[in-house]
Amino acid sequence: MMLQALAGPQPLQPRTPDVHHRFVVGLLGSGIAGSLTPGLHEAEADRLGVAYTYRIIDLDALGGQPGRSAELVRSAAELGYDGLNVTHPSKQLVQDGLDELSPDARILGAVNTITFHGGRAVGHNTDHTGFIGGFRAGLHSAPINSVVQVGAGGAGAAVAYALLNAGAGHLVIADIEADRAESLAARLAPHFPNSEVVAARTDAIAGTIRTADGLVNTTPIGMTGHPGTPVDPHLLHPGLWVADVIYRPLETALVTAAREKGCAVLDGGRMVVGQAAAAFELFTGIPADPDHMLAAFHRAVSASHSDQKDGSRR
Ligand SMILES: NC(=O)C1=CN([C@@H]2O[C@H](COP(=O)(O)OP(=O)(O)OC[C@H]3O[C@@H](n4cnc5c(N)ncnc54)[C@H](O)[C@@H]3O)[C@@H](O)[C@H]2O)C=CC1
Ligand SMILES: O=C1C[C@@](O)(C(=O)O)C[C@@H](O)[C@@H]1O
Repeated sequence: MMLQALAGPQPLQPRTPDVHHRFVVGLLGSGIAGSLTPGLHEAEADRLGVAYTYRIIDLDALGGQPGRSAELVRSAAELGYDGLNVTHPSKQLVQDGLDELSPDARILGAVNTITFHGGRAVGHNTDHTGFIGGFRAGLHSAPINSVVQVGAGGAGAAVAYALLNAGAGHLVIADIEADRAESLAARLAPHFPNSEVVAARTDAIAGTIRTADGLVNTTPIGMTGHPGTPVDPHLLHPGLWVADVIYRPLETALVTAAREKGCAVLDGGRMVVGQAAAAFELFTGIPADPDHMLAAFHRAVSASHSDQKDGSRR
């Protein structure tokens, strides 16, 4: 399918609210059974008095074929869904099922939100707005003249785009798969001529971290099942802010090490809330309140900790 780009910079283009409509949306991806995003959307809809159902479309339960992603997008449109969120491994693959791409989703090469308004499937990316909104709320006016980012996958593309869009002067991207860092830097650099975007080997960033304003982790290292830190904690210093996009758990080993060093720290909670709030508005046309959603997120995290404790006692 030939994709059209939406004209101009991507505003969040909400639909006209319709109070009588029951919204049906879903999350397409793999390993999403425990995602907190459905609950975040439904809690915000309840608060706003909006009829809203958020379903999981789990590729694992459907035979684990990522290649079906675009077909599932078209099926959701036919079945009357209002929209979809999309996650790993489908953020690139869904693009074959779309009619249009927002300019930012096209540049960063990943779609995490699809709207089906007016018979057209349009791909957006709210991960980057979620990250930068959370960054500004959580780290306030932290400087971004020089930033080191580890990880150049789906989340990495969104974070790098967000930082450059916000005016990062010098962004170093490192990935254990060097070609990923190189292709992300090459993809983004032409769109930000006033910034320097470079790929570096993971074993060659120590010196840059020592003088950088900030460090972002967009690798899975530190999430449940992937223990450890993506960089040596000895490289952290009090003049560095540290952001981790991982939110399962919120307190990663990197976040803990950074706190101990006296760094300003941002965990992955605000990004996941920010992407959800922006997607909710795209789906419904009704603004979501990120502060209420953040409170709902923390309630859900606490509840899941209690469930785990109860489960371990049984
Ligand atoms: N807070 C939020 O809203 C979001 C958080 N995430 C989290 O971000 C993490 C990454 O997710 P995705 O980008 O979708 O995964 P991905 O698989 O697309 O990308 C991960 C990248 O990290 C690289 N990598 C792995 N180990 C590394 C290491 N030791 N050093 C350097 N690079 C390494 C991989 O080669 C890959 O390029 C996950 O933990 C996910 O849960 C993802 C999306 C949104
Ligand atoms: O990648 C992510 C995380 C997510 O999949 C979740 O499960 O919370 C929700 C997606 O919208 C987002 O882009």
